Amino acid sequence: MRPDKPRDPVVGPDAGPENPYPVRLSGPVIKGFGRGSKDLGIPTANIPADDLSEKHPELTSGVYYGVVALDPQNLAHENGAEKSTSATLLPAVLSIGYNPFYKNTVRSVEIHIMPPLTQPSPTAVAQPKFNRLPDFYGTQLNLLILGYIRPEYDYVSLEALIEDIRIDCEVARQSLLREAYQRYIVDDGKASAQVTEDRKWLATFEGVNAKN
Ligand SMILES: Cc1cc2nc3c(=O)[nH]c(=O)nc-3n(C[C@H](O)[C@H](O)[C@H](O)COP(=O)(O)O)c2cc1C
Ligand SMILES: Nc1ncnc2c1ncn2[C@@H]1O[C@H](COP(=O)(O)OP(=O)(O)O)[C@@H](O)[C@H]1O
Ligand SMILES: [Mg+2]
Repeated sequence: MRPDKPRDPVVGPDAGPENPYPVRLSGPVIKGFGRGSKDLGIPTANIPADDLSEKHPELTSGVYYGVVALDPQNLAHENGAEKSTSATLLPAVLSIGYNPFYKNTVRSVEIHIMPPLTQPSPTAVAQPKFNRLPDFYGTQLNLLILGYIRPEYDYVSLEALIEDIRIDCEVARQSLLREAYQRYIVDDGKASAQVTEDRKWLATFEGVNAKN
């Protein structure tokens, strides 16, 4: 059960991600249990978790923050829009694990994509409106995990789970707003070769050239 104590507003070192982060994950967006939007009003893009324990033993179950990119070609196709050649990098908060509130028997990786950091946060208020995009099932998703937020918990109610995820969004946002983290989204001219490489990896999909 969630401990009854206040949450830290920012997590991870100010100087930037520390070993083992950043961690790269990618995969096609698959169907989950259909609860994210319906039960919680919080859509989560699920990606396969089959070989996660083997490939990433460092990713213990819990809540993390990071940056995502969606394959723009596939996305444009799904939405009937004109094909784009560059991927947009967006802040994200995610859960890896068994969702103790729902007692899942299989592990899942579920990513909630937030609005750009330049826009006001829709979750900074008590009655939040979680970010919603047009559906993008089947689209390739690249994710760079930059830090760990907390373990997964069981909750006394659905409302308590939603409120904690709202706080996760704010913690992720405040943590990503730091210079050493924003650099993974926007080139400020001060990024190391490694950060530049990670940002390039994020925006690279088969047949799509990376921006910058
Ligand atoms: C940031 C974030 C934190 C979460 N934390 C928890 C948690 O502590 N306990 C839990 O049972 N589920 C947690 N969840 C998972 C939700 O219960 C899950 O997104 C929901 O069951 C939707 O599942 P679905 O994609 O299979 O429909 C979290 C989800 C997100 C995006
Ligand atoms: N902000 C968002 N973050 C993640 N997925 C989103 C977002 N907005 C819309 N979606 C879409 O909603 C779907 C997830 O909804 P959800 O209710 O969690 O269903 P599922 O149980 O199938 O994962 C994603 O696969 C994606 O297509
Ligand atoms: Mg989901």
